[in-house]
Amino acid sequence: MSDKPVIWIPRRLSDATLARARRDYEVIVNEDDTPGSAEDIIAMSGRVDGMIPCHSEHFSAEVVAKLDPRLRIVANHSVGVDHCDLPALKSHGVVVTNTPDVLSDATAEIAMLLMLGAARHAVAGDRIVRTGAWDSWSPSFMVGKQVTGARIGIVGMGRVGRAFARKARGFDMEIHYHNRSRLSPEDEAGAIFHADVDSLLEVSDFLSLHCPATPETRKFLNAERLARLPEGAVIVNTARGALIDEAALLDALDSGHIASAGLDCFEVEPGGNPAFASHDNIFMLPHIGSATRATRDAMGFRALDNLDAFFAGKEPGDRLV
Ligand SMILES: NC(=O)C1=CN([C@@H]2O[C@H](COP(=O)(O)OP(=O)(O)OC[C@H]3O[C@@H](n4cnc5c(N)ncnc54)[C@H](O)[C@@H]3O)[C@@H](O)[C@H]2O)C=CC1
Ligand SMILES: O=C(O)C(=O)CO
Repeated sequence: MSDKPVIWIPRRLSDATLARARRDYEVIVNEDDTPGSAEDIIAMSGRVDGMIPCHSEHFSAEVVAKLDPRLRIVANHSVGVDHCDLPALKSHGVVVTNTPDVLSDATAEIAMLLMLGAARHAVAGDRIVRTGAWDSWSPSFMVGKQVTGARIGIVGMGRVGRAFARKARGFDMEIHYHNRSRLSPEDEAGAIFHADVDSLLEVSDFLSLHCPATPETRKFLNAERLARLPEGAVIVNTARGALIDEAALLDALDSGHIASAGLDCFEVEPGGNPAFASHDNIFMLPHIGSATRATRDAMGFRALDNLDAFFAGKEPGDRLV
C-alpha cells in the first residue's frame, strides 16, 4: 500500500497531466472518458481523498449531501464552477479550487474566431464552397459586417474578458464594457465603462459575454435586452449557455434585428439547441474555448498544483471555498 493520496480523474486529461498525476498520486482514471454521473461521484467519494473533475461533473446540493467524508478536495479542471454548489461543498468541509488565467487567451481566441466567423458568413461560405454550390461571384455576394473599427460591448471584464479586449484592440475596436465593478485605469486600458447594462447594449455593434453563469446572470440576454442592441448587432458567447434566452435569440435572428451569433456554449450540453442547426447565421462550436494542447496541459498542471498544495498542508493558490 502506498501512502500517496488517492485521486479520481473522471475525464481523460492531457498525457502530461496524467503522467504527473500518476507520479505523485494513486490515480483512478475513468478510462472510457464519459462524464461522471451523480452515482459515480458519490461512490468515488468513499474511495478517494481528492478529485479533478471537469465542468461535466455536477456537484449539486443533493450530490454533495451524499459525499463520503473521505473526499477532502475538488480540484476543478475548469475556471467556471457553475457545476458546483459551492456553499454546499463548503458546509460539507470540501475544499474547491479552479484553474483561472491559464485558459484566458485560448478562450479569447475562440471568441475572436466566433466574432469574425459570425460577422463574415463563415458557416454559409464554408458550406457553399464545400458542396460545390459556389457558381457565381458578385459585389453583393455574402456581404458581411466589418469588425475593424466597430464598437464591441463586453459583459464581464474579468480574465477572459480582458484577454478578449486585448485581441479586439488589434482590430482597432472601440471597447465598451459592463462589469460588477469598474476596473483600474491600467486594466481598463482605454475601455469605456458602463455601470448600466442598457447603456452598454445601446452602443454594442458586437456583444461578447464573459461573465460566469450564476442565478443572477441566468438568461441575462433576454428578449428585452436583445431589442436594445443596435439593428444588425452580432452576439458572441464563450461564457455559458445559461446566459442567453435561446428562444429569444432565435426570434431576434429571424426578425433580422440581430444579424448573427457565434456560440461556443449552449443551454443544453452536449448537443446544443437543435433549432439552431437550420440557421446559417449562427456559427457554432462545441464548447472548445480552452481546447488547445498548451492550455489543457496548463489547466491540468494548475489543478495538480492546487492538489499538491492542499496535500502538503498549504493553502491552494486557487481555493474558492
Ligand atoms: N467556453 C469555454 O471553454 C470557457 C468558458 N469560460 C467561462 O468564462 C467565464 C469567465 O471566466 P474568467 O474571465 O476567468 O472569470 P472572471 O471571474 O475573471 O471574470 C468574470 C467577470 O464577470 C464579472 N461579473 C460577474 N457577475 C456579473 C454580472 N452579473 N454582471 C456583470 N459582470 C459580472 C466579474 O466581476 C468578473 O469581472 C467562466 O466563469 C466560464 O463560465 C471560461 C473559460 C473557458
Ligand atoms: O474552464 C471552463 O470554465 C470551461 O468552460 C472549459 O474550459
